[in-house]
Amino acid sequence: MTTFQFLWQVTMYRPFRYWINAVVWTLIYLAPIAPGLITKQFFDTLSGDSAVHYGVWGIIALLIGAAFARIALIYIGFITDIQFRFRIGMMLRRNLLRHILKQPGARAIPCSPGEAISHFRDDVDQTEEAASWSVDAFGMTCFAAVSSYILIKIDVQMTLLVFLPLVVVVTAAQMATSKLQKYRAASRESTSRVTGAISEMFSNVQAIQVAGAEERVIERFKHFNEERRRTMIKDRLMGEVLDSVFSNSVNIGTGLILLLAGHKMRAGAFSVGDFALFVYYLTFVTQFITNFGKFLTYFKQMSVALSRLTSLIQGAPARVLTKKSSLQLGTGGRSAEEEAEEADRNAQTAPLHQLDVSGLTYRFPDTGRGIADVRLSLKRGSFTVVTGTVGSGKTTLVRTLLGLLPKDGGTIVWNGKPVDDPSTFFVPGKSAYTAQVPRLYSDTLRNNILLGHPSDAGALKQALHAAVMEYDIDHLSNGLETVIGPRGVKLSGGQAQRTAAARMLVRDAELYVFDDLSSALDVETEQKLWERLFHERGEATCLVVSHRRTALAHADHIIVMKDGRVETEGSVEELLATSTTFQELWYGDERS
Ligand SMILES: Nc1ncnc2c1ncn2[C@@H]1O[C@H](COP(=O)(O)OP(=O)(O)OP(=O)(O)O)[C@@H](O)[C@H]1O
Repeated sequence: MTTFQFLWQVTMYRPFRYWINAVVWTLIYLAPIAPGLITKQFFDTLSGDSAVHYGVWGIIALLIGAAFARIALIYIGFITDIQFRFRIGMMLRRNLLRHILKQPGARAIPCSPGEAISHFRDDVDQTEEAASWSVDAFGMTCFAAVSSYILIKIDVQMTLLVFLPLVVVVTAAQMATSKLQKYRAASRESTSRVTGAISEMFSNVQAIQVAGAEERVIERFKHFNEERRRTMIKDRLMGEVLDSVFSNSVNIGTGLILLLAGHKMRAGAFSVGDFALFVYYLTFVTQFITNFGKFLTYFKQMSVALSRLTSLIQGAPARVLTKKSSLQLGTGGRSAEEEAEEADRNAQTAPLHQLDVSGLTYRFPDTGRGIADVRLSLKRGSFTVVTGTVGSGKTTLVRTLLGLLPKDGGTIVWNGKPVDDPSTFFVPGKSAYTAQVPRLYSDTLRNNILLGHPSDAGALKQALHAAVMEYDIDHLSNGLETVIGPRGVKLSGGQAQRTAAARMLVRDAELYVFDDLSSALDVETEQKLWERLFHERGEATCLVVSHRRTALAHADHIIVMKDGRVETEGSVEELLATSTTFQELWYGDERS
């Protein structure tokens, strides 16, 4: 999609609002034509050159009337602009978010969360800005056309002699703004390096002292400071030069008019009113050139924003960004397509009777490792453990099954119906998942477990019991209301794992998937955890990744992975009799 097509699609999101906005802003830009003509009339009346006589007070009343009309138009213009531009921002952010949330977890965004947030904020803002300024560019061009017509009719020679050099000066200065932007970007970057260095120094005071690296750190800081000084001076100097060109261009223009108009006025070919009109329009023509340049800058920035936004959607067509859909959140805001997807998913929500996976394959693009041709079958209420040596593909298997990694091949069949998009299918209601490294937030323990789930005291109590958390809650300073710090730093590794388990268990699901849930637990707690899970899971089906004997001992069925493939499967007894890999895992656990 070209930048122009993108701009068109964005503005046509709500065509009616766009055109209303365009009409109002064109009127705002055309409005100064009237006071210009009234001012001309005023001076011509004073000098007796006017054929029409409104009287001085009449003209003053007209001027005040024109000013109030413009104020009213500007007031309406801000309303129409806000109504239009914020919708564009919301539409882009909604479509981006929707697309990202539909991606498999590990591939949702191709950059750091911080960078993604800056794309959401800055790139969307820049697109919004360009769309909004397209209206101004149109209005200003209308003003330039009408005012040029009036001025040329008064005096072609004067118009060309005064405005052409001015257009050249302001256009040249406007073009130099791209240089200014380069300097500005450099100064921002150097400032962020300085602040980054300060924050690094503060957070690593001890490490710096222990390594005796004070001087080197200060040298580095001085270097960043010096770089910042240079880029800042360039930025400021360029900014001031451009400002002075823009603010003085009207004065230069007025001087030119005075120089040229003098003898024409003496000859009677140019009235005082004409002079006033030229000077009055001069301001707006200069503004027109500056603002048109601004629009071109925003347009260029939008082209960069478009390429950044498309990189964020990772190869999906750019029309994903401008797809027309309602901005409302919740069910009311869903498009027909989304409703259909939801209905299709619900049709498959019936209790899990059997889940069949065959040929499941996923290779990490950078290492080429992963899983290949995995086959498994889970029956309702079964307790299946996936085991294997380190790096054998256990985590990759469950993540690919749940759609957190995009499968390269294979089929997943839920109750006999193929699952087309596992990432949107395997969500609470159907499945719940605890990752190897639990993700916790700086909030209370209760909120970390519920994460917005409707609070049902009974279900919460049951989940806490199954996750063996009652002892911990009794011993935390504020029980469930204890704030657990950023990423849950105030909890031990085992507590964090069980908090994640409770979070999973509080949600009713047909299929529970645990990835190495008990790696940080002591033997006694682990024993309790598996026993409780095993007995309290009701009819739910469990898929557990573990190499621990306590988990393996509960399994109805065990799948042994090796080098990304299923090496063998069976019960504990069968595998102990036939599989060397399994024997090593089983007896190795005893030794550890
Ligand atoms: N993000 C990644 N990028 C590239 N390769 C990866 C990535 N994650 C895992 N792998 C590779 O894929 C293979 C399977 O890894 P996986 O994490 O599934 O193994 P695992 O059996 O769960 O190991 P562990 O018991 O240590 O959790 C390994 O060879 C690993 O090096």
